[in-house]
Amino acid sequence: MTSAVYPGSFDPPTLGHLDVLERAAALFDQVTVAVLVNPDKRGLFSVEERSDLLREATANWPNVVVDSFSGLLVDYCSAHGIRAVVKGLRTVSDYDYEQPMAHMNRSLTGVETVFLTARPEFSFVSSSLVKQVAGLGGDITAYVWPSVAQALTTRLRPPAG
Ligand SMILES: Cc1cn(CCC(=O)O)c2ccccc12
Repeated sequence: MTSAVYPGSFDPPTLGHLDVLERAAALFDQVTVAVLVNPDKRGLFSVEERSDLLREATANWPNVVVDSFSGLLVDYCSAHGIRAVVKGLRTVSDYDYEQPMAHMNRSLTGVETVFLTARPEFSFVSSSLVKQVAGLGGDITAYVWPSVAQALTTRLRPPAG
């Protein structure tokens, strides 16, 4: 069985992430979406909230599991028998950021990184931009699924009073 891990902050997850995940799930026997636990960076949503949002969106994909991890990604891979990391690429700058980590991971334990290019319609979508637009009342329903949009509205624009 060939397993892969799709790691990220997913704060929040977007339709761009989901597109990469769906395509990865068609390539591997199992894909684990691994939400990064970063104690140094408090996100808008907790790791549990991000994980729940991802679980809801992937409930009907039998070979996708959601987990969280902290520390070295290659250690998570070794502990779970995973030999491939999946990363989505939107732009050249994504590649510039991901390339050194891909080389380091292969150098450390032989884990390979598989890059999937984002669909053009998501090439400009980032979690931070989605949060920024949502916080200013913009319509982000083209970039996230409904429960993420609802969570953003509730968290960023609570009803007055
Ligand atoms: C939202 C988003 C972020 N990135 C970069 C890194 C990450 O996956 O968080 C993407 C790559 C492909 C498709 C969408 C995305």
